[in-house]
This record gives sequence, C-alpha cells and structure tokens, in this order.
Amino acid sequence: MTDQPLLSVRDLAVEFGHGAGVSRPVDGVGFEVGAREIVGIVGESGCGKSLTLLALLGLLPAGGRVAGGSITFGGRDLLGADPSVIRSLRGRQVALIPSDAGAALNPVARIGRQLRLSLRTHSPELNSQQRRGRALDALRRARLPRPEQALSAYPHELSGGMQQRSAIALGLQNEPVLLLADEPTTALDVSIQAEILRLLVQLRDELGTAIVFVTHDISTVREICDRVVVMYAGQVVEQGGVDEVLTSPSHPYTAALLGSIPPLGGVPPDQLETVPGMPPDPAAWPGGCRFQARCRHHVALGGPEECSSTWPGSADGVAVHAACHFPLDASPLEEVRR
Ligand SMILES: Nc1ncnc2c1ncn2[C@@H]1O[C@H](COP(=O)(O)OP(=O)(O)OP(=O)(O)O)[C@@H](O)[C@H]1O
Repeated sequence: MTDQPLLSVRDLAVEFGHGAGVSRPVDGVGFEVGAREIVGIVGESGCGKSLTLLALLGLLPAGGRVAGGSITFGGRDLLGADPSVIRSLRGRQVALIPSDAGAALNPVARIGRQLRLSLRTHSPELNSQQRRGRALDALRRARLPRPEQALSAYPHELSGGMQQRSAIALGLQNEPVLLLADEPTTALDVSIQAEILRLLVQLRDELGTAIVFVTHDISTVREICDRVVVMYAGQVVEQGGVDEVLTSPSHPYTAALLGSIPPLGGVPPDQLETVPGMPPDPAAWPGGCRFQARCRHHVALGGPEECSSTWPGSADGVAVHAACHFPLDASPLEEVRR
C-alpha cells in the first residue's frame, strides 16, 4: 500500500428505512485500494459487498442512503462532492463491471453503438473515427475474438463470455484508474470464468487499472487478488495481503470460509466444511461480535463474555489485523487453528 491510496473508505454505513424500521446492511466498513492493486471483497451472500460498491459509485438502490463515513478517491472527498462530480467520475475514472453483462448491455443496440455512445459522453473531444478506433481497441484489449464483427453484433448474438468481455471493454475504453467488478464471472461457465479472471489480471498489468473485485468465492480471491477484505454482517472482520490472510487467517470467519474450499496443493479432505447457521438480520444486529453465534472458536474457548459485549474491530472499520477478541494466530487452542 502506498502512502496515498487511490481509494480510501472509512467507517462507511448504508441504511434503508426510517424510524424503528431502519436496517444498516453496511455498518462501519473501511479499506484502502492502492494504484494498480487488485483488492478482493469476500463474504457470504447478504454481507453488504454489493451495497459497498454501489455506495462508492453513488448508485445505491431506491430507499438506500449513506448514513456515515467517508469515501476519498484520488484525494477527493466523494460523499461531500456535488452529484455532477460523481457522475463525471463514473464511467471515466471509475467503471463498474456487473455480474450479469447480459442485463448490463442494452439488448437493442449493437455493441459498437453502445461503446461509441459511452465515449461520446465521457470523451466528447473524440471525433467519430477516433471513437470507432477507441471502441475497437477496447474490444481487442478485452480479447474479443473478431472484434470488428463484434462491433456490429447485438448482445444476444454473442456468447455469455463474449458479452462479459464486451461489458469489460465498455468499462475500460475510457481508461479508468479504478474498476469495480461485482461477481463478474458468476453467470459464466467454469472454463470461461477462469479466462475472464485471467483477463482482469492482464488488464491490470497492461493498463495499471486498480480493481476492487467482489465475490463470495474465496478461492477466486486467492487466484487474482493482492489484498483481501473479508466482510461479515455488514462489517470488515479481517483484511490484509492475500498470502498472509489466506495462509494464516486470524479471524475464525476467514478460517471457516477457507474450510469450505479445497486446500491449495495437498490432498483434498473427504468432506469440505460449511459454516453452520445463518448470518444475523441487518435490521437487528446483535451486540459484540456478530459472528459469535456461529463461531467454533467462541465455543471452544467456553463462550467468553467479551464476544457478546464488545465489538472487537477498529473504530473506522479498517481492521488492521482481525476484528476478533481471540484471533486464531494468538490462540492457545491448537485445535481451533487451521
Ligand atoms: N434495496 C434494498 N432494500 C433494503 N435492503 C436491502 C436492499 N438491497 C440490499 N439490502 C440488504 O442489504 C443486505 C446486503 O446486500 P448486498 O447486496 O450488499 O449483499 P452482498 O454481500 O453483495 O450479497 P450477494 O453476494 O448475494 O450479492 C441484504 O442482505 C439486504 O438485507
């Protein structure tokens, strides 16, 4: 991490509803992204990953609002900024790659037209020939086979993988410094998923674009990310370098997620673990550590009182180590360490 991160999120909170009916599905999230870094945000479904990304872009769904915290991008405070500033950053400096490219692309416009329209909005200085050249370059960079033909194709004429490559081209053609990718491979076949993941890493290497990569699949994080932010129940429970966190997790939730995937190398166990139980409801977060009710470590330690009374993380959401009163690497209990 450089001294001046490209993106800095502190104590971010997102709320829905009013009065007694308020829920806070993102509740004090903090992390940083350096230039050229690929940062994975990982956690089970519903832990607040997508809302965190959407809050960064000022694109929360109706009824949702940022209820606290700060977002600084390139040294600029985004939450205090005029909406027109956010709009001009979106698409030009920050681009979103959605999970379902088919839904993100306009079904009744040819790919080339969609690329040119976006260029017209974000790079009005280009003439039509330059726009066509830029669109073609973007498709080539996204490794679309036969990019000239793809320019005149409608989305439904392309395979799922090619649609996702087109969506990536759409995001990249304005040469953003930050790409936000929300489960960009879930809708694709496994072999195509691997190709798209490789493509993202290649694009970072070639263009220097930093990437925030949201996924529920911790094995994907291991493949492509430099750093990882582990979220549980609207909070960050652990973050750090991928090698460090995924080789020697400190938070029992990270360890539980790792137990649910085959280990790197070595012999896969007969049965992979699942994390028993369900996450809590964002409308009624429990006090203390939110993972406590599902934590094997908590049980093994005899149910320490502080787990239910005090949140073990940092005030701004940036858990330097793990947000746990009894992190695994400091645990005297060998049997609960991985
Ligand atoms: N439009 C909405 N109105 C009210 N609550 C919402 C809305 N969208 C999301 N939420 C709440 O926020 C929680 C987190 O949603 P989010 O989409 O960020 O989860 P996620 O971690 O990205 O999950 P997934 O991996 O399934 O996409 C949801 O479980 C839900 O309780």
